Formats: sequence, C-alpha cells, structure tokens
Amino acid sequence: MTSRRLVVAAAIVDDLERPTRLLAARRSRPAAIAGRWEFPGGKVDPGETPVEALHRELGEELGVRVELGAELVGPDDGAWIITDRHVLRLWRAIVTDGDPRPLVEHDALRTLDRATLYDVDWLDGDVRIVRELEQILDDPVDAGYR
Ligand SMILES: Nc1nc2c([nH]c(=O)n2[C@H]2C[C@H](O)[C@@H](COP(=O)(O)OP(=O)(O)OP(=O)(O)O)O2)c(=O)[nH]1
Repeated sequence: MTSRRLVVAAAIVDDLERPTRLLAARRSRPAAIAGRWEFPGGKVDPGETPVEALHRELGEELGVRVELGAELVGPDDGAWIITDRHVLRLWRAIVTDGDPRPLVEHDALRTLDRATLYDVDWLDGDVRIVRELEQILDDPVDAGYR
C-alpha cells in the first residue's frame, strides 16, 4: 500500500461564497517544479492539524492571515492525489490581514479569473483541481464586479 504525505493548500479567492478571482503562486524550488504554478500551502507537520498547518504555511509563504471557507472535497477519499508521494486537501480562503507576497518557495503571484485561469503552467496534479474550481468561479461581470 502506498501512503502519501498530506499537503494542505488554499484556493485564495476574492469572495468565499461567490468567488470570481483565484490566487496562483509560482514555485521557485525545488528545480524539478520551479516555474510551475500551484496553490500556496505545504506539508502538515507532526502534531499539527491540517487547518493549523495551512494557517502556518500561508503566514510563512505569503505573509497573510486568512479566513477559511468550504473545503473543496476531492475524489480520492475526499482529497486529491497530486503526485505519487503527496495527497492534497484544499480550502477556499480569503485574506483578512496583509497583502500576499511571494516570500519563500514562490517567486511570483498572479490573480486569475475564469478568462485567464489556464494562462499559467499549473503543476500536473493541480490541473483537475483547477477544472473543478472553474465550475465554481463566477464571471466578474455576472457577479456585478465589473
Ligand atoms: N503546496 C502545494 N504543493 C503542491 C501542489 N501541487 C503539487 O503537486 N504539490 C506538490 C509539490 C511538492 O512536491 C509537494 C508539497 O510540498 P511543499 O514543498 O509545498 O511542502 P512544504 O512547504 O512543507 O516544504 P518542505 O517541507 O518540503 O520544505 O506537493 C499545490 O497546489 N500546492
């Protein structure tokens, strides 16, 4: 049996209930995935709950505090297998404090909407998650934001 390490990450959006924009982060390391885009987050440390780990990672990586919304439940026992060694759990989140900056692990951030969602080179394992989020993202015009 393979047991995969749990990674937790956030779909940082502009509105928890009716999102139109999503934050993507570009990896700066390790070399094998540098330049690819992902959801900010990281591995859960021993003794941490997944939600505690997510708050810690978002503070370390982006310098922000967040409020979490609904989890995006995946097809693999409720989570998302992203690599042969990792399984991801992902929550909607909005920033409540700070401006996201690529402090560690990332060298660029982008805010994407439905029209630009695939303009970045998502990590392979994230692509089907992005497809699911595409169903949730409202058009900014429909949502009355533009
Ligand atoms: N954070 C994150 N990792 C992802 C995503 N998609 C994906 O395949 N991964 C992979 C990349 C890494 O191999 C692994 C997560 O490890 P990580 O390097 O982010 O974890 P970490 O911050 O705790 O770092 P470390 O302990 O290795 O220093 O999962 C994603 O959307 N977000």
